[in-house]
Amino acid sequence: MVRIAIMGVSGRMGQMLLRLVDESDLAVLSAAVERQGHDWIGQDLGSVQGGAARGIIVTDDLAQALECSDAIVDFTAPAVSVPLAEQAAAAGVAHVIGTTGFDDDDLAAIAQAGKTGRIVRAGNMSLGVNLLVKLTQQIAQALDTEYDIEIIEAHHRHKVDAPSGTALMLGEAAARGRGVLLPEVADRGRDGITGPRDAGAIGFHAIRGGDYIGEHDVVFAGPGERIVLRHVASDRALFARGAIRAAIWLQTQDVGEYSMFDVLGL
Ligand SMILES: NC(=O)C1=CN([C@@H]2O[C@H](COP(=O)(O)OP(=O)(O)OC[C@H]3O[C@@H](n4cnc5c(N)ncnc54)[C@H](O)[C@@H]3O)[C@@H](O)[C@H]2O)C=CC1
Ligand SMILES: O=C(O)C1=N[C@H](C(=O)O)C[C@H](O)C1
Repeated sequence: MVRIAIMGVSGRMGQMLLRLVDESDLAVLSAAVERQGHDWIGQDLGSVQGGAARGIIVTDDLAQALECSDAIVDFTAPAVSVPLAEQAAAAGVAHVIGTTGFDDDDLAAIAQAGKTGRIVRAGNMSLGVNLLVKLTQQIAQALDTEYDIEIIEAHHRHKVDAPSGTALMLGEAAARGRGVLLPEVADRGRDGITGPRDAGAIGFHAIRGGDYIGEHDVVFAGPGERIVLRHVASDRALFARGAIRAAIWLQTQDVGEYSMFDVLGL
């Protein structure tokens, strides 16, 4: 049994992870972590959820959580995940990072932690999205810039980062397929008199509202036809399932920063 600590246990993904770890035959919950000052700190995890006590006290003590765990699964925020990558590496605990919204410095710090620690990081942990990323690269490679690429994503009203981590993965795949660098061609959220579209641009658009879980379209708009690749997530369980699979997979890997392509063998 892989002992898994959950970061941000009261969050949307934290709660889903808890359910799936409890259902798993291969993993067991070792620690439930929340931010300092959270109402749940110091209370029994079962009791705060309105059930029977289960003997796991919600903690903000990361060192303690790492000490009793083989993996820590982390869907929180960049300011949390970046220092955690270093701490988990130092403790020899595998770190699964589902958090999105990192900047270049954050990504460099995580890559550095991956020199001594075992990390899986992915802006989307689902099989379907990772397949879509592969297809996006293939199609972008096959088409020239007569086909305009636009990425449209929709998420719930609470999401704090845009474009989504998934949209950026799709954009990077499209740029790779075209043999260009995404920062040089990305066109994020047009507004005003923008002028005609730049040839070769990769456009990003973000819808925020209600309880969308996560939807992504990649549009290749060409002369006389459009190809649209679409992924619709209708259950957060698919992200949590991927993350738990990654935590188990990391137990037999060498140090390094991996993606879900590695975990899924894509
Ligand atoms: N890679 C993927 O497949 C997916 C990634 N995400 C990403 O995961 C992140 C979290 O998303 P949600 O669960 O919707 O957010 P959320 O806001 O519901 O949950 C975040 C949780 O982290 C906790 N937290 C904050 N600071 C902490 C700290 N220092 N220590 C421990 N816990 C701390 C918060 O109190 C909260 O409970 C976002 O970046 C989102 O984009 C979400 C779904 C899938
Ligand atoms: O914040 C979310 O909810 C999600 N975030 C990830 C992203 O930024 O792509 C993955 C999924 O779409 C849900």
